[in-house]
Amino acid sequence: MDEQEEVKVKNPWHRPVLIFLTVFIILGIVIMVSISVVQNKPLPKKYKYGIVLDAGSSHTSVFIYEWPAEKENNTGMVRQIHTCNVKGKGISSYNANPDGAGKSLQECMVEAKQKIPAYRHSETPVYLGATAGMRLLKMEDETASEKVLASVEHSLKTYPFSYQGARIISGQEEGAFGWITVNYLNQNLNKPTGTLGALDLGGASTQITFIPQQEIESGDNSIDFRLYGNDYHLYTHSFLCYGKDQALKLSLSKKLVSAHAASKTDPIEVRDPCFHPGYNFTRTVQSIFDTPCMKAVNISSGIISHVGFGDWSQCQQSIRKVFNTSRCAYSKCSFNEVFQPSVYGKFGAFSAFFFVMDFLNLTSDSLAITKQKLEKYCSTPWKKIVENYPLVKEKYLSEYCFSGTYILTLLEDGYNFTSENWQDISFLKKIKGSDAGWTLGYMLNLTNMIPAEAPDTRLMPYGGYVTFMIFFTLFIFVLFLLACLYFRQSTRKAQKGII
Ligand SMILES: Nc1ccn([C@@H]2O[C@H](COP(=O)(O)OP(=O)(O)O)[C@@H](O)[C@H]2O)c(=O)n1
Ligand SMILES: [Ca+2]
Repeated sequence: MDEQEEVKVKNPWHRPVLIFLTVFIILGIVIMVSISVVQNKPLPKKYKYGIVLDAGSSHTSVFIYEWPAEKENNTGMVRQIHTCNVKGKGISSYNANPDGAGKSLQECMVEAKQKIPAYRHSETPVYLGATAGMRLLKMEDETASEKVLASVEHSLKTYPFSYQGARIISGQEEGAFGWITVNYLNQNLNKPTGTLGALDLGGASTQITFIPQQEIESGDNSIDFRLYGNDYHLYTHSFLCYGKDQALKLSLSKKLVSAHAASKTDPIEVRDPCFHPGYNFTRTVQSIFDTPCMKAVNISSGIISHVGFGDWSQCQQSIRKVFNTSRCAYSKCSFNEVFQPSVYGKFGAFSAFFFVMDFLNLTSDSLAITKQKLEKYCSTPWKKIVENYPLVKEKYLSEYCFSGTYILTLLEDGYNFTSENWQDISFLKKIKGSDAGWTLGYMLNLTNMIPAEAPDTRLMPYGGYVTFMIFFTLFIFVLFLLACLYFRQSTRKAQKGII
C-alpha cells in the first residue's frame, strides 16, 4: 500500500493532468455561460395590432393599438400607437343617408393600413362600437340605425383586416370598459393597490363606474369581473341623454317652455344665464327637440332668439332642473331615481370632462376656486371671449360656460361629490400615452387579453437569471480550485511524511 502511494505522488503526469483538467473546466464553464446567454437572449420583438372604432354621438375616432406578440397576457403591455378622427359628425347623423356613414370611415381606415405592417393586416382585429348617439337613433328609428350599422360593416369589410363586428354597446359596457382601460393603463389590476373610478362624459350619455364600499342595491348597476386572479365588484351607471350636448338641449327646452308661456314675442326670446352677455343666436325650435330625450311640445313659432346674460349661479339653478332628485326607492340615489352608493376612492374623469375643464383651465383647483373662476368666465362678454379665442369655432366656444357649469352640477348635485373629495377627481385625457375611454378595455376583453387568473411568471427576470448563472458557476469553479489546492497540499504532506 505504501509503495502504491509513493508511485502516485511521484507520478510525472500529475501536474499536466491537473492543468489539462483546469483548462477543460474553464472551457466548459465558458461554453455553458455562452450557451445560456445566447439561449435566453430575448428574441427581436414582434408586435401585434388591433383597431377599435369609437362611433360616438358627435364623432368617430379610430384607435390603433400595439402589443409585443409574446407578452399578450401581461398587464400594461398594450399601447395606443395612433388615433384618427373621422371627418364630419357621428355615424348616427347619417340616418337619412346611411351610405355616407360607411364612406366617412375611408380616410382613417386607409391611414390604419399604412400604420400597421402589411404582414400583420389579415390577423389584425377591427371592432366598431357605437355609443349613445346610435342608442338614441335606435329608439327613434330602428330601421335607420340598422342601415347605418350595415353601411359601416360593409365599409369595414373592404379592408384587409380581420373584421370582428360593428354593434351598439350598452351603457354598462361603456362604463365597465372605461374602468378597465384606466385601471389597466395604471397597472392597478394585478396589484393589491386601490383602483381608480371612471367618469366619462360624452355628447349624449355619461357614465360613472367605481368599486363602492357598500352593497349594490340594484342589479342593473352591478358588474363582476375576475381579472388576474382578483374579483372585482363594480358599480356602474350610464345616463342616456345626460351627455353634455343632450343636457344642453334638455336645459334649453325647459327655458324655451317657460319663455313661451310668458312671452308673446315672435320669435320667442329665450334669455339664458349659461351663455355670455352679448351672445345672441337664432335657433329653430326643431334643433332643440330633434331628439328622443324629450317629448315634443306644441310651440307655434319655429324660431327662437337665444340671448345670453352670463350669470353662473342662475345657470346652475337652471341646470339643476334637469336632475330629478325628488324620489329615491333605495337607501341613496344620484338622480332620476337611480341607485348610487357614496362615491369612494380616486376617480379619473375623461372625454368631455377633460376637454371642457382643460379649456377652462380648471383641472387642478379646489371646488371653491373652480366655482369662482367659472363665475368670472361666464360673466365675460361674448365679444371679449371671441377676441380671446380667435381659433376656436364659435359654436364650441359659446358652450363652455354651460358645459363647465353642467360638469360641476353633475358631479356635485348629481353624483354627490363634495368640496372634501373634489381633489380625488383627476381630469385626464391620456394615461401613459393611451387615451382614457372604453375602446381599449373593449378590445382587451374581446381578444381575451386580460386573463381571469394571474399568468405564471418566471422565477427571476432575464438579466437576474444570467447574472445568477455566471456567479453560481464561478462559485463552483472557485470551490473546485480550492479542492484541487487542498488535494495538492495533502499529497505533498503525505509525500514529506514518507520521505
Ligand atoms: N376636442 C374635443 C372633442 C370632443 N369634445 C366633446 O366630447 C363629447 C364626445 O362625445 P361622444 O361623441 O363620444 O358621445 P357619446 O356617444 O359618448 O355620448 C362631445 O360632446 C364633443 O363635443 C370636446 O368637447 N372637445
Ligand atoms: Ca364617448
